Amino acid sequence: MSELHVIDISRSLTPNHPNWPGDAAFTVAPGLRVAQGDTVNTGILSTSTHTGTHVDAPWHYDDAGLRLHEVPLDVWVGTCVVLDVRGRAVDGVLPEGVLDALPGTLPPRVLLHTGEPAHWTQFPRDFVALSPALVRMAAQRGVRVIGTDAPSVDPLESKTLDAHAACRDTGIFIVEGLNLSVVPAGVYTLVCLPLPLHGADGAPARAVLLPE
Ligand SMILES: N[C@@H](CC(=O)c1ccccc1NC=O)C(=O)O
Ligand SMILES: [Zn+2]
Ligand SMILES: [Zn+2]
Repeated sequence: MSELHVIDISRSLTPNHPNWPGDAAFTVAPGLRVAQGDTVNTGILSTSTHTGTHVDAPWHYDDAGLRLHEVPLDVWVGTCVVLDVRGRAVDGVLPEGVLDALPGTLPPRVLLHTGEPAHWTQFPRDFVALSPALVRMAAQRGVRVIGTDAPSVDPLESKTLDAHAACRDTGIFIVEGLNLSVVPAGVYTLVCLPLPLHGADGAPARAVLLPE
């Protein structure tokens, strides 16, 4: 249909999509139903702002940080590189050395393929996180957005959220829960548009890649 090749890197939000432990469940409950005499079918959506493929607004991890509507949309749209970092974690955390595979100045957006599957049937507690050193190195080399196929840039049990804090300190924005399982490493245009939730700490997003 489109003259563009559009690669979907969003997670399908199926019924029972697993959520962060203790977070709100994802549901789309039936609203109106034609089969029950209503004029249309509708759904009633209930979700955490951090379900599936989503962006973090800085306010998620910094009370002085920007709310979602205050983040310019062009942050989430533009040139990116997908980097295959499968098997590169040390004690569950990616070191800054994973960026050595890329030359010099980096594109403004880097998406890290840690090896999460396309679909989660249960929450992936043992996902690969980012080291603060990796975040700082990325920022030094020109990165403005870091994306990951894991549900967070920090480990599940972290209380200090060091990678989120490094993003706060360096002005890097975060995309989490991508589906990079079918994407070859390389350079693309990222289009990752969060739901326009005014005042929010983050929002589910539809993320796609357009080949260069
Ligand atoms: N860091 C994760 C989410 C997160 O930390 C979280 C999400 C929902 C409920 C509790 C959470 N963290 C609690 O320590 C994220 O940014 O999406
Ligand atoms: Zn999040
Ligand atoms: Zn986060």
